[in-house]
Amino acid sequence: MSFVRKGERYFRMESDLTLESSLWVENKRYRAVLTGWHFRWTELDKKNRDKRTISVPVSEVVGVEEGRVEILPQKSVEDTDKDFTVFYVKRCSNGGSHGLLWRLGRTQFSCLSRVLRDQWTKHLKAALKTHSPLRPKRLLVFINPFGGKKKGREIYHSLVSPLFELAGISSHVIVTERANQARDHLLKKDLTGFNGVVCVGGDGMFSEILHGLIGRTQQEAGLCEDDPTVTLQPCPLHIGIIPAGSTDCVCFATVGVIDPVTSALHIIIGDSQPLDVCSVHQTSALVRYSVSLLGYGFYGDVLAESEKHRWMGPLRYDYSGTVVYLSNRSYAGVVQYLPADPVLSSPRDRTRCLAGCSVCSRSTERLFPNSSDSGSLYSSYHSQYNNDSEGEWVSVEGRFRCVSLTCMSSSNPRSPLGLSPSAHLADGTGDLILVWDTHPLGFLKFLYRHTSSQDQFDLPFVEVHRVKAVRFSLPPDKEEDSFAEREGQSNDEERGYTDTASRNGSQQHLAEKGAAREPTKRQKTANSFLCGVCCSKAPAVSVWNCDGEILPSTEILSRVHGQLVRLYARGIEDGAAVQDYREESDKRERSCYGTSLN
Ligand SMILES: Nc1ncnc2c1ncn2[C@@H]1O[C@H](COP(=O)(O)OP(=O)(O)OP(=O)(O)O)[C@@H](O)[C@H]1O
Repeated sequence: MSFVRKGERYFRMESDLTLESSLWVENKRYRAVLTGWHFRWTELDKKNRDKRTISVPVSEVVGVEEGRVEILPQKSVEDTDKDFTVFYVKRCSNGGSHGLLWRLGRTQFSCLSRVLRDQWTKHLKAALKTHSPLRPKRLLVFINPFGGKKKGREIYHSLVSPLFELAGISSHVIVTERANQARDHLLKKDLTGFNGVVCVGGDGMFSEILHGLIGRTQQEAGLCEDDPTVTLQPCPLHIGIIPAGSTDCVCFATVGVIDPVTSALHIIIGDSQPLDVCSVHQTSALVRYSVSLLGYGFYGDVLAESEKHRWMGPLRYDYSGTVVYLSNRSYAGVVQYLPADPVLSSPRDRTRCLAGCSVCSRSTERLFPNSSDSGSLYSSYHSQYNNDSEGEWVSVEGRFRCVSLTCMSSSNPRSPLGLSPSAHLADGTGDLILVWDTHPLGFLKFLYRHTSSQDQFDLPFVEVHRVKAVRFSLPPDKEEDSFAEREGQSNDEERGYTDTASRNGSQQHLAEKGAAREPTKRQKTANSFLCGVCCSKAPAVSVWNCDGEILPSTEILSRVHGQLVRLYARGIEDGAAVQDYREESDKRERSCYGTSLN
């Protein structure tokens, strides 16, 4: 079908939402084309030759409004009947680092007639519905007002909420009044009608949401989270992270930048990034879930030490890292692991898990064999472990500087490639990193390599294995020492190490008591671990750092659950790859449609 009107031509194809016409932007004439997947406008010179093209995937259009509309710094609408405004995702480089910043692009178009304007807005809105099925309509938002620099509320109301409004997303906002309020809400309250849950805060707040949503999903499915052999049900609600904490590692590792506007735009366009989650068990009870770092030895000690210096803010991690390094500790342990299939990928294959990762996509097919699209993913969920043959456990014993398990690269601004640069976000595996006892300079080299692009696994005392599960226990002779140490702790009323929720209440606690409080017994216990270079008796055991929480147990079993949750994200975008992809798809479309446009 094709129409000719006042010297301009626009047409619709039967099978697709296609529209083409001349449009004007600031008195310059453009040829605009909507092909269904892409909206593209090309500036024309006086001789009708192409000058410059801007191309936006329909899935990245944020909103289409009639009239000439501004959003920032304040919303204003000039209601003219031949104009419309398109808002879309615009990328900016992030000063040479890997991820790309997303900003709100805005172009005001003028048409020759109102009829044509209405055609454009109708077609663009219809294309949005067709090509972005996972866009949220209603979100449950939790803001931690004490996270990071205590700017969560301001960040949400000034940067995020206007964008949600523009995109037609309604949100129910809860500013938390206590630690674990968000988790409890998700476990108990009616969540009908919500497409996703947004957390405005740091990694601790994300962890609350993670625990709430996983717990709720298992409750509803009648599954027991305590049993490590149970295949857990993936969560039907997406999680969005608006970074506003002092540590925002999960956001960095899944988006590539720590930027509230970029994250808000990923939420709006309904990006969907599956994420593996490790469950951590002690004997027959679930202790916690982890998505980034489960670390014993150095990383556990740094966390224990840093808890004593919360008043220092983020500087406490540098300080504690130095103190712990100087204390020069190693710990005895027995590590058992269940290797993942080496044919699928390896932690040293030098690949990077970026947006559109083929290893993760293939894993989706493996984990959810009957699903043809992500929308129906959860309804056709199959037991991943029952389908896989478990394989043979491998056991190693010795003294370790650290034992770490991570089911993502755990990249962060300090270590842009992360703890395990080739780990994948959603392949159903984790990377087990064993750093055997070594001399202090060797260990320093290992740590330093995390801040550069040098291979931290290319050292004789380091091993890395891609695994499905890990067990850690103490050698029989150390169990007694550990028992004695823990006996000492168990008499403490403030058993910091034995209360997994302890950190959750820490900010309130700090606010109430002030920074100059007396050291707690928990801190004294930590002191006994880490009394620096002058320490006379080294402790027999360290503690586990589980995504920034100290675990109550030393002997644990951890299992990776493939793609247990989904984030509103798409993985780290590689700037060069995005440009190649854009040029390639533009070329393809031009060869399909270009001939009909003259
Ligand atoms: N209203 C509240 N009062 C006290 N604590 C809260 C409140 N809301 C959430 N929390 C808890 O605060 C902890 C830290 O929050 P968050 O991760 O947002 O900030 P953060 O500054 O990055 O924290 P940290 O530096 O401890 O990692 C979370 O574990 C969360 O459970």
